[in-house]
Amino acid sequence: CHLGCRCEEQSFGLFNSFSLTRVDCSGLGPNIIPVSIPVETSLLDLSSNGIRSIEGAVLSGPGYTTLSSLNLSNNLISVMNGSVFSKLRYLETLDLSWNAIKVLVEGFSGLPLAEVDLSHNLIHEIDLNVFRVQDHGRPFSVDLSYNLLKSVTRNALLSHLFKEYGFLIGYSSESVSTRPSSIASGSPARFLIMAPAADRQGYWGTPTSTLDWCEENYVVSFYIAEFWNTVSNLIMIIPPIYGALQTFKSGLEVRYMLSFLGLAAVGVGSWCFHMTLQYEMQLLDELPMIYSCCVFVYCLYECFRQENAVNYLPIALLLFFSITVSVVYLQWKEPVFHQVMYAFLVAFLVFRSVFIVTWVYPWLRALCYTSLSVFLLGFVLWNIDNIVCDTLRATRQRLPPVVGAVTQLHAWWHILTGLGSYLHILLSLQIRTTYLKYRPKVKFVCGIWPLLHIESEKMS
Ligand SMILES: CCCCCCCC/C=C\CCCCCCCC(=O)N[C@@H](CO)[C@H](O)/C=C/CCCCCCCCCCCCC
Ligand SMILES: [Ca+2]
Ligand SMILES: [Zn+2]
Repeated sequence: CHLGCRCEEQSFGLFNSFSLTRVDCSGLGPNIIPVSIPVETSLLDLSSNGIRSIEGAVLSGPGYTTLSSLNLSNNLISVMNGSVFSKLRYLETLDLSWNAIKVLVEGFSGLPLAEVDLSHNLIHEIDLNVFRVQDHGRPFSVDLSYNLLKSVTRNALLSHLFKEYGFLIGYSSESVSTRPSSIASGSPARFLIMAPAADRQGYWGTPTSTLDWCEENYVVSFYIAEFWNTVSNLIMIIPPIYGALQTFKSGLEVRYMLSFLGLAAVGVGSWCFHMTLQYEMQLLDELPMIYSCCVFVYCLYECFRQENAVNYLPIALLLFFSITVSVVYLQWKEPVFHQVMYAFLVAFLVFRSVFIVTWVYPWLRALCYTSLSVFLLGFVLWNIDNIVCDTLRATRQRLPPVVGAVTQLHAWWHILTGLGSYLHILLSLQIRTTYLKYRPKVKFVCGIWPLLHIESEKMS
């Protein structure tokens, strides 16, 4: 028996005339291969070894010709070439689950396989020839659950397999006991087990929104479609309400109270949208983003004017902009249109605030650049969430639920843009109150949360 492995011989038949060996070489590290195994080995366990690849004639030698079961699960294999199994002429069960397989090159042609477990890998595409195994008259089952097969690929794959090879399709959530009964009825059946879609059905029904973010729907709660994307809105709701009350109490201009309330309204709309994924709620999230940003633009544009003066031209222009964007967006339900319009407003705020802290109040630079960097970091995460959603979803499958929640990057976007926007209102308020000769000061509640404190005495 190979050093470190555990070999167990079992005898069968009259006078124990027939023996088969089980070889357990799991948990020994990647240098375990190539491993020599006794002749007449029936089962070889190479799981949990950190093996990165299997190449060439590693799986050959006297013991391999009789092997009927090979376990390669829990390794780090990324590319799998089916031809490495070509010497295993009696291989019936092959476990390749929990690896990092992205591509399957060549199939297992000619092998008498009955069961191949390819679940929990990173397969996004599959060559149909993989399934051309030896027709031995017994059922053949392939488990492809928890991979990255896109629904388009998945559907094409299913219909093709069904037509060409008569595969029966099962889902990994179905109980294993349902398999034999489906098989029993006809001629040799082939089985393909696919992952259930990551999204589930829930209380608010099928999503009607034009956007459905990366977070898996109805996984945490039956009543909340995207749980983490929903609760993360609290940061956009509670602190701004407090800010609005404080602005009111300090007798500051109404536009700053409207800024805080606008941010809170976005938070409430966004809560409703992510909870339901319904189109009407999406509008409740996205349109207030435009309106509240217009209020921010007005505040920053008008920050060097007389107290309580109202300038109707910018108000009219911003109203015209808001109404046009709303009307166009209601007709042309293109999310990119909304995003570009919103980005225009944010760009104005960025340039104007950088201009003010560069040329007028340089001591406010720290607050300005903190707000800007927090907001932009949120934007970076928002993009990553959209671009590598498949990988994030696959990663979450491998992590415990609460740790997985940290990878909900759209929720981080809420937290960071919520904080960035809040800091922006504080900056805007501080610019304004400094200009009006109040004595503004940013204070930290419990040493963490920033608030603007206005002293009652005005400077002379
Ligand atoms: C100096 C710092 C500027 C800070 C500007 C703050 C402006 C804040 C205005 C309103 C608050 C909104 C807070 C964001 C809420 C997000 C809610 C949400 O997730 N909504 C989505 C639906 O769930 C919605 O579909 C998402 C839209 C995302 C649009 C992304 C566009 C980002 C554009 C950023 C461009 C930066 C440009 C910088 C140029 C120098
Ligand atoms: Ca989703
Ligand atoms: Zn959102």
